[in-house]
Amino acid sequence: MGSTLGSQQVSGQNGIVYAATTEAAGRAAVAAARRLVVKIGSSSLTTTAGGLDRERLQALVGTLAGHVGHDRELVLVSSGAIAAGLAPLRLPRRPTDLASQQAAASVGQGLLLREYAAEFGRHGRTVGQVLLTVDDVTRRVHYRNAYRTLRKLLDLAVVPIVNENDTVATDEIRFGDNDRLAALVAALIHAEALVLLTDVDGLWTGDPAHPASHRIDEVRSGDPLTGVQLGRSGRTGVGTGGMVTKVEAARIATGAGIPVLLSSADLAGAALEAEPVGTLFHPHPSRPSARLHWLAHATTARGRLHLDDGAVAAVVDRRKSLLPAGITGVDGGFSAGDPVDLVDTAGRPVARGLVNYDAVELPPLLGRTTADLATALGPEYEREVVHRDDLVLFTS
Ligand SMILES: Nc1ncnc2c1ncn2[C@@H]1O[C@H](COP(=O)(O)OP(=O)(O)O)[C@@H](O)[C@H]1O
Ligand SMILES: N[C@@H](CCC(=O)OP(=O)(O)O)C(=O)O
Repeated sequence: MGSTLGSQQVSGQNGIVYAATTEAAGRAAVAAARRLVVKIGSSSLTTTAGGLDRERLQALVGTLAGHVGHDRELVLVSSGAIAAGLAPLRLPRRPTDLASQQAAASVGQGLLLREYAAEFGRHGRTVGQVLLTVDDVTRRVHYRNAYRTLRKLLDLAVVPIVNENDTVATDEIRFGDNDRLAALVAALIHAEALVLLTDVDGLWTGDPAHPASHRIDEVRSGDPLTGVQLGRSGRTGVGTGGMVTKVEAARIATGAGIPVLLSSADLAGAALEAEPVGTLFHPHPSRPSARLHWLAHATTARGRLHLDDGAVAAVVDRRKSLLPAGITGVDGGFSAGDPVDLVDTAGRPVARGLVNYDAVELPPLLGRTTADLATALGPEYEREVVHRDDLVLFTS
């Protein structure tokens, strides 16, 4: 392949070719993306007095509407439902209990959508509301469903406005912030870029209010960000997660080969014109398959398999399938096909995989060779507990 946008081509582990870009080329790739996910945080949609900031929402939609058209698809992941519900419910600040947050989101989400529908409508665009739960992007059947819905909306030239379905999410199963959700949606729809918009222009070396801090222009994949202080939410008090969840989202998206630009909502236009604003996160040069990316980042383990040292070496060093002989214990109530974590003798997760047995089937099989099991129980017991193709390693 020839070089594009000043990029240098490199070959990934799976033989897939990726572009290792310069910063300028990476920014140009974001600006040229034909399928784009933009995420806007609550902090950028709220007035200092609380409540929805219509002017900022209008400015954002004006910018985005100018960047969506026949050659570009846009999915907007928008937070702000809880913040928008505060004023109508006369709540002075974001509540901390789940039930009140859900009530605020229930009131605010409708108001938020009404604004988006009106504003995008003024620019001749139709919007569709898509409320997702963790399960919708983590369980494979739901995941296909979510993909189909988003794909159909994009085919119909609709701008999907995505948010977490806060009213049904529980504390245990909840994203809370929308950063990770945006990254998973970007991977789900095979976006060519993810733009995270917040109330500060990019990732800084520390609290942006501190005079010694400065903006980081670009982050290469695998960069440990040593010395960077990732703080929690900003001054508005309505955001969730702060920089921690944004950097995590950037890692998820770049791990799927998607470049990420983190900037402020006020600079959305500049960011989409490849101007040197915000922080560019370069995509990982050797991304796993979409399926393994999903397994690593979008699943919640439904149980744990405890491995002896030999099994850890076989799975991690020699990339072998996991057999019953190397398993010493089982936790959880999973079913065949569920994601489970493979843990070493110290209990540290070393890999995640899709298990081929129900949890209740495994105890009598542990420590036994597949040949022994096939003779004693029948040929169907010769199968691996986790096949190597269904395994993704956690790098330490
Ligand atoms: N290293 C850092 N670089 C930039 N911003 C940071 C950093 N550490 C903490 N922050 C804070 O993170 C805030 C953005 O996160 P958050 O409030 O959750 O926004 P959003 O509502 O857009 O998701 C910023 O206002 C900033 O004060
Ligand atoms: N789903 C929630 C998102 C909560 C939130 O604060 O997210 P964010 O501002 O992206 O950190 C809402 O719409 O209020």
